[in-house]
Amino acid sequence: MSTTITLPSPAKLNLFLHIVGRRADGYHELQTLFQFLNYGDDLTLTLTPEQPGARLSEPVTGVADDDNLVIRAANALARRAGKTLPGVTINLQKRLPMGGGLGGGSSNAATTLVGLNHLWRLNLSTDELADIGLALGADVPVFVRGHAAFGEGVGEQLTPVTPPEDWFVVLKPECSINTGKIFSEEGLTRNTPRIKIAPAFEGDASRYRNDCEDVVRKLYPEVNRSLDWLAQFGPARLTGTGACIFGRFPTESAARIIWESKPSGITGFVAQGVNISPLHKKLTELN
Ligand SMILES: C[C@@](CO)(OP(=O)(O)O)[C@H](O)COP(=O)(O)OP(=O)(O)OC[C@H]1O[C@@H](n2ccc(N)nc2=O)[C@H](O)[C@@H]1O
Ligand SMILES: Nc1ncnc2c1ncn2[C@@H]1O[C@H](COP(=O)(O)OP(=O)(O)O)[C@@H](O)[C@H]1O
Repeated sequence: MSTTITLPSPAKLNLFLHIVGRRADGYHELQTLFQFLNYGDDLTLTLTPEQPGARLSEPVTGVADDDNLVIRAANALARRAGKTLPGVTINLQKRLPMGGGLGGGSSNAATTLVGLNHLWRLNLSTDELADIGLALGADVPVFVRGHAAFGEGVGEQLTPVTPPEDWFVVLKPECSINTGKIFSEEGLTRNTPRIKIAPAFEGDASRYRNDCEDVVRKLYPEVNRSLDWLAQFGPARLTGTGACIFGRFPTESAARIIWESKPSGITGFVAQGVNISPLHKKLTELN
């Protein structure tokens, strides 16, 4: 078996995000629809039998290596394996904006868990990897499992679903949003009625909301303006707690026309929503 592997670490969108309650520990109970994008970061994992431990080949600006979810995931997996393992050097090619609601850090953690399970030949089950991932962040399990899903609880109770694989214009307004701040806002909607999955995805997900959107629009004028601009062309919504927003289009060319006309100075990308994670597609090709 090769001792080096390059794997995708895709973004996710929350096609909708409903807040349906609050747990005793203060965490919010969600109902959300996760879909992956065919766009994201790449991780190259290289085994280094002569040098034990996990390290990054280059640091990520603004994140100490020991706090990086890639290193935390590798260390958590090694602890669970409970045996001496070859070291690993991880090169992270970052494309996703950090703290944008696209789940980049969580996806990086999941790709590390799945990739190292393969390279270290640990044979841990998907359930075990998702369990290790949940301790690192609520969004890690969906990336480990690799199928678009209706998420409940804090997003870890997952039911696979197959929403349409539409195209998206994703924009990153020039602000960064702290998830904890949004969840602690007094004006946040926390009592959206629970929906059932079976009928929910037969129809158009555009009738569902992101319950963080009103609060984020009020606090961040840049997001408010970008949402108003994108909404001229079709349904536009916030992903996670922002700051990224997305507009949905039936074809790539329709999405690209809007992308080309975006206001100057705003960054982002065009990508397709996919129900099987690019990570899992790549692993299937390798096996
Ligand atoms: C909102 C979502 C939706 O996919 O995505 P992002 O916007 O982060 O991508 C996730 O549930 C984000 O989950 P996770 O990544 O674990 O959240 P963290 O940043 O660790 O949460 C920061 C803080 O927000 C609050 N928090 C978070 C999640 C939740 N369901 N209820 C909460 O009340 C908690 O106070 C927590 O300490
Ligand atoms: N490998 C990583 N990539 C991105 N962020 C990371 C990483 N490791 C740790 N973090 C931290 O996690 C936070 C959340 O990042 P990210 O998952 O990209 O955003 P979000 O949860 O909003 O989708 C970042 O602000 C950063 O401090």
